[in-house]
Amino acid sequence: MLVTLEGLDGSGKTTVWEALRDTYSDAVFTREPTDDSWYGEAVNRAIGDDDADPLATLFLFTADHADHLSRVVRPALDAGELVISDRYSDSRYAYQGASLRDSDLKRPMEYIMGIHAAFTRPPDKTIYLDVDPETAAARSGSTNKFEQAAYLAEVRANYERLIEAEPERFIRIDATQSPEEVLDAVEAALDDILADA
Ligand SMILES: Nc1ncnc2c1ncn2[C@@H]1O[C@H](COP(=O)(O)OP(=O)(O)O)[C@@H](O)[C@H]1O
Ligand SMILES: Cc1cn([C@H]2C[C@H](O)[C@@H](COP(=O)(O)OP(=O)(O)O)O2)c(=O)[nH]c1=O
Repeated sequence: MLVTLEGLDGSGKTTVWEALRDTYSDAVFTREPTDDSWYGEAVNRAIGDDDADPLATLFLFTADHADHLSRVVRPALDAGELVISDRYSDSRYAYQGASLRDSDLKRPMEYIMGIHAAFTRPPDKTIYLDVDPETAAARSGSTNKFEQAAYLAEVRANYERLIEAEPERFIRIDATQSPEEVLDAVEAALDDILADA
């Protein structure tokens, strides 16, 4: 089973993901962008480059996803493991959907979903850590171009569209709560997911 964690920068995904390692020690913990491949390195260069072309950046993130799928996600799923990924394809739909808003693409989010549809493995469940853009930008320190409140407001609107389209896949958690409350809510959601599996 594939469970993904999604949300704005600063929503607390990484904090939760790290804590889950103790409670779900048998699961495979992974993330996008990857941190153990040259594809991930290329993505991180694009994140740090304010002049990086948004369409080129989409394809770098998508290349990293393809490698992540074939090298980590599919083998683990084939072996019957529970895979928990800190960010996954919805991040592309929401973030690059926003950064390509003013491009020549008519419907950027639909275009990006179309690119993925032919090869990706959709998540079984997605835990969405919901936080307002101002809190997100303040918590993340606004250190890169993706962490500005105005941009994050557009990203959040895209996540809302994704949730509206697939309400049964998403579990929304109020991420403005304390870290302990957020973790308790995520663990309760995961327990329910695994009980239903
Ligand atoms: N529920 C929370 N309340 C307040 N601060 C939080 C909470 N969760 C995480 N943080 C803090 O916010 C910052 C970003 O958290 P992080 O887990 O890295 O978020 P993300 O991976 O979603 O960007 C960190 O400094 C972290 O300690
Ligand atoms: C996976 C992914 C991340 N991103 C962005 C979100 C983050 O601003 C940045 C790095 O992701 P990440 O390291 O997960 O940042 P954080 O822990 O702060 O949430 O890359 C995309 O724009 N598209 C993507 O497909």
